[in-house]
Amino acid sequence: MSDASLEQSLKLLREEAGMVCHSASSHVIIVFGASGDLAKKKIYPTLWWLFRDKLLPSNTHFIGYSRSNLTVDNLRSNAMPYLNAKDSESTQLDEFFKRNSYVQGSYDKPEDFIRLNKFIVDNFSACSNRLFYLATPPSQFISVATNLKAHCTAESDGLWNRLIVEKPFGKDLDSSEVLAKHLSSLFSEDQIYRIDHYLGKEMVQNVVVLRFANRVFSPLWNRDNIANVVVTFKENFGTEGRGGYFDEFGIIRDVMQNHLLQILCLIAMERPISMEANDIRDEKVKVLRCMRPLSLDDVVVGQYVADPENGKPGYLDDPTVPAGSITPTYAVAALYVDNERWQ
Ligand SMILES: NC(=O)C1=CN([C@@H]2O[C@H](COP(=O)(O)OP(=O)(O)OC[C@H]3O[C@@H](n4cnc5c(N)ncnc54)[C@H](OP(=O)(O)O)[C@@H]3O)[C@@H](O)[C@H]2O)C=CC1
Ligand SMILES: O=C1O[C@H](COP(=O)(O)O)[C@@H](O)[C@H](O)[C@H]1O
Repeated sequence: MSDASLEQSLKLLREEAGMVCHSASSHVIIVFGASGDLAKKKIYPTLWWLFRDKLLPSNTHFIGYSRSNLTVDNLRSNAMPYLNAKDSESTQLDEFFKRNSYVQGSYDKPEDFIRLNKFIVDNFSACSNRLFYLATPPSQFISVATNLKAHCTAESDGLWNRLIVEKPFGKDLDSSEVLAKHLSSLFSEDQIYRIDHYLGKEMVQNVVVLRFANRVFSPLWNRDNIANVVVTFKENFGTEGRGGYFDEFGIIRDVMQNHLLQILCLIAMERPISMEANDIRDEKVKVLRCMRPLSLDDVVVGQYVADPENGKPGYLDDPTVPAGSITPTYAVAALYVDNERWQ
């Protein structure tokens, strides 16, 4: 995209967001798990790009929160490799980090959330809209959400609170239902945002366009012309300190049950009645209901080991991974969609 058309697109986005951006209140974005992988690779870079492109309300501030003893400089250097900041943007980048603060605290002690609330009120006024981004392992969601609701939300009329949670939303049906019930007892549905970032990827969004806006592919997209579809997710790096989250979940819950199943659904589903979220969701659910229960004969799991030739450690060599863990870091599964299009 040329600089001119990029600027034109940003202008349109700014106009679309105008109502929010001209609001007189301040806005505070609080990132829980700010010390972690998601924060440094995705959240801080995204906040920086939004700030750089003037897509945030002018009076917006960012607070990182986690248990680690960190400073804003630490957050900056952790995120630096992922920010794609040009030399010419250094002044703006400094400006962005001046709007950042860091609060160290637990995910379960009320006094820490009371302290966080005081920090917000003292530094950015009680009249701040609040966006809470839970970039912690899901095991912390319930206690963080409970403490936020009790001690840290904006309560005046006209102010809003938003809660963003990341996948996996639970470990199984029971824990997912417990989590959903708990969150909805604290926040209304329009305050809760559940993120699957694969759905925001251009390539994934293009699947729908490729299938339904394309007269070449549309009639061919079925069992008569396609023997199978392979969805591959490969990473060329290891856990690298993420054992605290990853080991409890493993690769199936980390990416297959969410990102890859979403892609499978987009590939296999029928044309939705409209491109509205609920209509797309309904078609995805139909695909899932047509899938055969997964049999162990159709699954292979594994765990990566050290590669001494390249000096790369194995999963069990990561100090954040419990000794002797049998958590899978690799999995392959054959899934069957038993409907008229695919059976
Ligand atoms: N990494 C990524 O690219 C992506 C991750 N996600 C999701 O984001 C969430 C966090 O993942 P990620 O950032 O990779 O994980 P991390 O292991 O980096 O965890 C994030 C932070 O949470 C705290 N933490 C880690 N383990 C525990 C634990 N057992 N108990 C309490 N706190 C803990 C640590 O902060 P401290 O000790 O300082 O409090 C850590 O820095 C997960 O739900 C994941 O599915 C989603 C999309 C992409
Ligand atoms: O959700 C997750 O995704 C990342 C990979 O995301 P990508 O956009 O870089 O492909 C993965 O590393 C992480 O384990 C997982 O939680």
